[in-house]
Amino acid sequence: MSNTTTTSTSATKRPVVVFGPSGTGKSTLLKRLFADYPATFGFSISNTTRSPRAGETPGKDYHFLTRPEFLAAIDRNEFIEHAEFSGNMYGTTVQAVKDVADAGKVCILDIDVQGVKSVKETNLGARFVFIAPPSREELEARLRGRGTDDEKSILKRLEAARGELEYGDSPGACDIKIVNDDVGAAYKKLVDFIFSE
Ligand SMILES: Nc1ncnc2c1ncn2[C@@H]1O[C@H](COP(=O)(O)OP(=O)(O)OP(=O)(O)O)[C@@H](O)[C@H]1O
Repeated sequence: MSNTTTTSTSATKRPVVVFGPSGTGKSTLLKRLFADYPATFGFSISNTTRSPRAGETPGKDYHFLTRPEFLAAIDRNEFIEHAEFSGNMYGTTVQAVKDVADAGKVCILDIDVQGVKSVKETNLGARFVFIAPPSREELEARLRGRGTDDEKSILKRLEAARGELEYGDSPGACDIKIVNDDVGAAYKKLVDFIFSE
């Protein structure tokens, strides 16, 4: 499908894209949002080439595609983002985001800068929220404090943060920049923004 021939997203269900460096607190804020408003928001269902695991339902947990199908969808420019992990391909299509709006929910996308740029080339009509850390030092402290990454991964994330912060502050990159200093205050800003239309 091309971006111009698909059904348009309802104006009241514009997707919200949340981006910012790893460790700024995107998951923390979104977890709270989904807990407080379970019926309002949704995540898109990803596509993958990996096999379904026991208990997984196609079209609910993932859209399961063969590798040739996945590659053809890439060629048709259907993906907002895609990547390969451990020999399997994963990605989010424009249609998967529209499906969330069609189900009456606001789709929340937690994606990287490459994905943000890609969403801007679609007709999804998304709004963009840049979550920034109070400082580089604090970002490093949070990545270490989280305890989920080894030293190599932390340094890689901090290196990537440089470009992500630069992009977030560039003109037109986002509709709102939220500095996640006090988490309660940041959450309130996020909720106020999301419900502001
Ligand atoms: N305002 C805050 N003050 C202090 N610590 C915070 C704040 N917000 C989040 N944290 C903590 O910082 C760490 C990183 O947060 P989180 O995992 O939500 O980041 P993320 O942006 O989702 O990262 P990734 O992109 O890697 O998924 C977590 O340990 C979280 O508890």
